[in-house]
Amino acid sequence: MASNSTENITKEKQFAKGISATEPEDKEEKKESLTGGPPVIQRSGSRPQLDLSGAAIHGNFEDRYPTILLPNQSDDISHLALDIGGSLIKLVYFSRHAESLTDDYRKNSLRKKFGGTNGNRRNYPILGGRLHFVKFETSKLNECLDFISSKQLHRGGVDSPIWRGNPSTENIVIKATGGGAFKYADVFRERLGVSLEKEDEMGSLVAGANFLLRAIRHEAFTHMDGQKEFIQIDPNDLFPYLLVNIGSGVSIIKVDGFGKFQRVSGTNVGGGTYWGLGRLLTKCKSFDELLELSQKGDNSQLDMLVGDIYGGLDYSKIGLSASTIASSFGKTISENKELSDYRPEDISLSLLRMISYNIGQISYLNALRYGLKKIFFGGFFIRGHAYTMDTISFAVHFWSKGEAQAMFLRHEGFLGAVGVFMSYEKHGLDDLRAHQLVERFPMGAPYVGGKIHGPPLGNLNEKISWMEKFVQKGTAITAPVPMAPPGTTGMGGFERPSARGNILRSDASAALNVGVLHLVPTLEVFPLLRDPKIYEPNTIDLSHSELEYWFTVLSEHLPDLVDKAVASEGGTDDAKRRGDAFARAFSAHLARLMEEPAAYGKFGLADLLELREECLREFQFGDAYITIKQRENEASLAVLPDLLMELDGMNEEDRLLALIEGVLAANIFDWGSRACVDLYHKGTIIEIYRMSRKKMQRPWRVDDFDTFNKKMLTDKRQQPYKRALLFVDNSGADIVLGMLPLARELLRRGTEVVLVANSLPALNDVTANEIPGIVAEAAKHCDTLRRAAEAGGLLLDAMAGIEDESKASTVSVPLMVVENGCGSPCIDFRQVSSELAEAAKEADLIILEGMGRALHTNLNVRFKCDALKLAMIKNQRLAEKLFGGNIYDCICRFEPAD
Ligand SMILES: CC(C)(COP(=O)(O)O)[C@@H](O)C(=O)NCCC(=O)O
Ligand SMILES: [Mn+2]
Repeated sequence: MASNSTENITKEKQFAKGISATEPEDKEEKKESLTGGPPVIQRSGSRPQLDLSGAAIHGNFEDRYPTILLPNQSDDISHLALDIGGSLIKLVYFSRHAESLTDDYRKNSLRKKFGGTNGNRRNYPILGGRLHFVKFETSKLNECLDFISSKQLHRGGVDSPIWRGNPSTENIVIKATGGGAFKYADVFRERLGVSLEKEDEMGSLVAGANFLLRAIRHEAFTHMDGQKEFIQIDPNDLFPYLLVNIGSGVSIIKVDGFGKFQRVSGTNVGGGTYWGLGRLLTKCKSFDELLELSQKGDNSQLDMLVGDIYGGLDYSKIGLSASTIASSFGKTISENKELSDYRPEDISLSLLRMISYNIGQISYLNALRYGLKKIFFGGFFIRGHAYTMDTISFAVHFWSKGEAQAMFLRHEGFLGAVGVFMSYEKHGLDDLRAHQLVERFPMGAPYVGGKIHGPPLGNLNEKISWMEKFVQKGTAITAPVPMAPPGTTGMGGFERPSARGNILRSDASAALNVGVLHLVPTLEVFPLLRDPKIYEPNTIDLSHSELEYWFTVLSEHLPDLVDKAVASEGGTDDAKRRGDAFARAFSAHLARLMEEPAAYGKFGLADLLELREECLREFQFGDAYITIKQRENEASLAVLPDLLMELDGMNEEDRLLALIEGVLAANIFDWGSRACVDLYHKGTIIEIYRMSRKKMQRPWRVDDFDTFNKKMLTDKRQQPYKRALLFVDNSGADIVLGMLPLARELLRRGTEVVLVANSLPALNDVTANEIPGIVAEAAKHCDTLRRAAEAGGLLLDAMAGIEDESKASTVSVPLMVVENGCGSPCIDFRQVSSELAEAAKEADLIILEGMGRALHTNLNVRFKCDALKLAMIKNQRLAEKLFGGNIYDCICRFEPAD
């Protein structure tokens, strides 16, 4: 049903009335602004901050989750939540980043075509923003207050219209948990003029864990023998689980659902015990110092091991290896030594192991008692510390005989703060799903684990200056995080020596980064994935040698990329400065990943390639390859008429083969491949295209052309496919001489064609915004394309008024363009745009083109409909690894739906 039908308008009104009648406390008071401007909305504390007045259902009223328009909602939904602990203050805040609401002709036409639901969702105002995680040392409370104040987080953020119009902080309430919420309430009132509303600590921890485990795909990981492995938790099969929070003491909580939990046990031997005894025995000044000492420790100096009892042998009958601790500190009774005879490092490690084992064992016993298999550990004691996690894991694994699993959380330090954040009513974020969240790691994102150094970086200029300072001091940036200013505490401990035997690396380097969570409400899981639950986009695992290879490839490519990026912005001094900062930032990311491959969660090649694009965007490079793209489009469009004529002279079967060959040959134009870029110096675009075509020799490395051809020719009276989604790749010859002619063939055979292209630039990939212009040019030489593009609403009315008779007489199947929701050379089908998801519903053929989309990702992925994967392999190593082949081999893989 169309959204503007009379019936809907009536329903919209009823709906709006319903809301204001049932939720009187939601009403916001409108007051005159103090500056004499328009009325501003006065929020009162933590009360719901959405302005629901005038709310109306938009789109299809029968939808289960219809779009709700809130016309009076300003864009200031910003919440700040705090967890003020004894040593750290954790801060979670939400900043709204509205999508640009510019509507273009292409989008409007799509909306008409697909019934108006997809484009409207972008008006949904609740989501769309970023969730930031920041932490401060509690001893530096002032830095935290300055940060809140500089960003005006307590007033909805610096950009909030509320703050701009209303300097008063009266009645503002910020939610907080942790002891500091009581201890520092007066300081917050004096400094920021706000009151702290206390939230229950345990309830917050559980709410935080529930949210993170359901909304973040790889939040949980196991840690055994120094190896992290991310675990995909099924959000529908999360409960029940055991949450073990190790603070000063230990709470063991059985979680049965949202808001349903019970503290079933605990132990008084926890983080406080380690710190207290450790301080007495080693004279350490801080918890972190004590932990750091343990890195260099050898617990066998104090602990009695199984081997000590059995003369160096294992007690294999009961599964105890010689190195298992039989009695913590047990060795000290038989030795005639004083405390001062033991190294503080060894004492610290023995203590850490004793307490961790004990907690692991008690946790397992509780899991056994309640029949639970999943045990998540959190709390300040863990801090991403490798020995702690390994010891706990060992205990759980050992006592449960491998039945139960100890898991840790990437956002472990933020559980409480996230929980507090979730307690703000009606921000609409509680129901977020993993596909709507994208984690990014910009410079300046906070760091979990280890110490906190340096100020959180605000704008781009601050960021660049900070990096330039490092460079002046000759210090390499090894982590994409603001660390200590040069000359003080160094790079956050990354250069500390590795732990013994290199099995467990230093605490700080092994700890994980936490990025900024981008909430993108319009993203959806691609509906044609055959098995979305087990979908894994990356074809190759970035194991250590693989990571090293890609590290080298991307590092070597960097200078050239910087040149292109700077030139794309006119080569100004500002562009050069940004280019330099980009290079340093991306190198820092690479270095960080080499140091700790799990630093950013489960990270594949697709993520690495996307990180490079994101990093360019972070330093405000809109499209580094824009000039190259335009040049190649023009050159290819110039020869398109000849190609089309040549194709038209062929019979149907030869033509289809020539078209597929053409797609594969034109895929050679890839500015991300070093080998290809070297080729471009050897000839013009058209010369290289011709050379590439000439070299096409069948059978290709994977050659399913005959099966595809058969399917296309099966029944000439019937069109084989109703709608094809063509995932296009590069600009220039690839789209113009490869994919467009193939699209034209499908259109001729009566198949609707949807060209699916990137939402944002990545390398020389064509974007959805660029395609209508290219199609308009191509359509000047081709009637089929012109009529189809008109039918699909791609061309402005009748090619700017050129009337022609054929237009009225023949109705064409449409040619449409949708954006895929990505800004990467690869595609992750767990997160695509809603317009693509909508277009996919009636599609019965998918064509994935290019190395990024069809080889690096999705090579082994099966779809619900027929799929054709086409690519030229432009990397020798990949050709060998995947197909035992060679560079420039071609892949034509056809996978029928059944
Ligand atoms: C980034 C790419 C996947 C893009 O390839 P495309 O999808 O355009 O075919 C590819 O250029 C690539 O893997 N390049 C790096 C490897 C190399 O330089 O050989
Ligand atoms: Mn590409």
